[in-house]
Amino acid sequence: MKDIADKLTRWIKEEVEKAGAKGAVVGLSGGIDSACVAALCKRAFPDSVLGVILPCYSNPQDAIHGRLVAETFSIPYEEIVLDEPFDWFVHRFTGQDYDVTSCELTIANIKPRLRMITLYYFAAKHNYLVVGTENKAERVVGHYTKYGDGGVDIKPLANLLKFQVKELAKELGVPQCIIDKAPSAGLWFGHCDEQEMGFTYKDLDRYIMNGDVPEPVKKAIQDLERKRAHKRHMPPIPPEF
Ligand SMILES: Nc1ncnc2c1ncn2[C@@H]1O[C@H](COP(=O)(O)OP(=O)(O)OC[C@H]2O[C@@H]([n+]3cccc(C(=O)O)c3)[C@H](O)[C@@H]2O)[C@@H](O)[C@H]1O
Ligand SMILES: Nc1ncnc2c1ncn2[C@@H]1O[C@H](COP(=O)(O)OP(=O)(O)OP(=O)(O)O)[C@@H](O)[C@H]1O
Repeated sequence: MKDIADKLTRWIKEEVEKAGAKGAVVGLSGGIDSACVAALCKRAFPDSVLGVILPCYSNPQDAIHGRLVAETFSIPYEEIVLDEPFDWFVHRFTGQDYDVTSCELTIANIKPRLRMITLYYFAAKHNYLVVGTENKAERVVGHYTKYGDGGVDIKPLANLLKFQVKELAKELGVPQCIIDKAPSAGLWFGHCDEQEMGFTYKDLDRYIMNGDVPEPVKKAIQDLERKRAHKRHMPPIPPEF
């Protein structure tokens, strides 16, 4: 994994410089993916990385872990609570207050989209790129919000399976409590990726590597892969008529 960490560090540096930018902005969710990306960005740009912690009706533990990542890797960070703008949208769209027990995606997906707006503000302010955290497992089944956490400039983890992200996290020195957490997009209270998807990351990794998973799991993965294929492409445009 040391080799991969070095290669990804160089790749980030090259991509950012190619874009004429000076550094990186990373949303710090307190999860393993953003912890790895933050650590890699710090290696690539020791003096020009910004972490941004953006709670939006989030579990307070997430911000604690986000700060832990920033402190572990000596990354300066901003913290902006998004509850208020989120409330505005929910009230305007539904005429009601936010129901914190709701897992309705039409509403929950507003959260990552508000984060995207915030990250792009800081990117433009500092001439940095927004560095995304999507890994290969999430990419295959589109487990991210289109133009939310999927709305980023570069995605250094996009070719790593979930188990490889774990190995990378160990190599980079990500705190163990973050490595051990259950993967969660944190879109609602108690949100658990594996529960929502209906299969485990272990099976998803195995499916991508060699297809060797039980038939019902394969079907569930392939259904999502098909349904969310649009997220892996640019928006279709018509030919010049
Ligand atoms: N065929 C098609 N061609 C072009 N566009 C198509 C389309 N079908 C839907 N769409 C568009 O896509 C939209 C649906 O996609 P989207 O808005 O993303 O929504 P959707 O995929 O329904 O939900 C987002 C998923 O990502 C998960 N997530 C979110 C954030 C972070 C993480 C994480 O773990 O890191 C995971 C979340 O738990 C949920 O399962 C539709 O409303 C429509 O606008
Ligand atoms: N509260 C938050 N503050 C800042 N950024 C966030 C927050 N929640 C999510 N994000 C951004 O959106 C990305 C996707 O969210 P998600 O929670 O799935 O990833 P993660 O927590 O890094 O890893 P995992 O999938 O292992 O939980 C994060 O990596 C991060 O960049």
